[in-house]
Amino acid sequence: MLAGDVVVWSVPLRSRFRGLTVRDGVLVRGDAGWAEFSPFWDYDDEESASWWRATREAADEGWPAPVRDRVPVNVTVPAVDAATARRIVLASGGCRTAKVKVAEPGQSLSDEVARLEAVRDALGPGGAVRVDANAAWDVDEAVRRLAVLDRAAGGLEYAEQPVPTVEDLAALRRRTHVPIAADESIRRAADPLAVARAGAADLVVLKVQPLGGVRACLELAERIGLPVVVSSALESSVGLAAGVALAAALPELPYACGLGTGRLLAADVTLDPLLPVDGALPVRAVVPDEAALAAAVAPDDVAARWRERVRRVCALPARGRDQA
Ligand SMILES: O=C(O)CCC(=O)C1=CC=C[C@@H](O)[C@@H]1C(=O)O
Ligand SMILES: [Mg+2]
Repeated sequence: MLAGDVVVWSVPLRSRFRGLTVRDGVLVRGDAGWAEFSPFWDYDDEESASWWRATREAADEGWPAPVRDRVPVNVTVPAVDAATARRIVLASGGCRTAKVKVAEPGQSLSDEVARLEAVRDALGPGGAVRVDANAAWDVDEAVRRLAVLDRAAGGLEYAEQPVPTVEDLAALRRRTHVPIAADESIRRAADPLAVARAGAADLVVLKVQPLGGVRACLELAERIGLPVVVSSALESSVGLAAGVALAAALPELPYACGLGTGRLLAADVTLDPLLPVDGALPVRAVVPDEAALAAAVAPDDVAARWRERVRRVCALPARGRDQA
């Protein structure tokens, strides 16, 4: 299975996340090592071009030297019931920070309150709790909901992308004491610097694949000038290693990163996955192995879709790729 330089993987998620029950992608081997290409299927070819640049960086160049050898991470709690949330936190590998998904369609504020109370209870008073609403609220709703969720969590460390636009984030920030993190306003924005110019966030979330690689993120971090949380795009351990490389190379890393998502996958492409130990990930290379891929290799139709997608994204004119 590893004979070729391209492997397509597909694994179930332990809980539904971002509307997904399965995660899939491509692994590519280059001179510098194994790399991942795994844009979500709702990203079109143009938008996937920056993901491909990150893949080529990992495969062909590798990453800048680390300035630390471990990266503290948060446990990611999907929009699950309170008992499951508690179990996820207790089985997180010692994470002292939890990121809790909120604003899930079909759920109520009381579902969220119960989830946050359970997470706080499982973490104890010394832990940090943050929420991610994936741009679901308007400003008034966010002001109301954050007040309730802040109480339920025993204090929120921050709220990630509670509202959709840079203007909304800036307006909300003036009306809540909960610190604001920008995610979609960076990774899906034409101008990721607008957040900083508008004073719209206290910190930013950077993801290696959507933003075009580790070096592109380091440069962006410097230009934005706000604290950075590196998060995953729900990759296999090969893709997570790129996030870890970014987090390891940032001059400052004041917050736990959202790179503990290996546990959300029911299988991985290596028998030695990047999972938190004592609340942190080690900074190291990841190599897929045959034995793990036996459980993670994609069925033929999925593999064919990915090969076709890679072909299309590679065929985009360079200018189109740069603009994506
Ligand atoms: O930040 C984390 O704890 C995990 C990563 C995470 O939440 C996400 C990964 C991939 C897609 C996104 O919808 C989601 C996010 O919004 O941050
Ligand atoms: Mg987010």
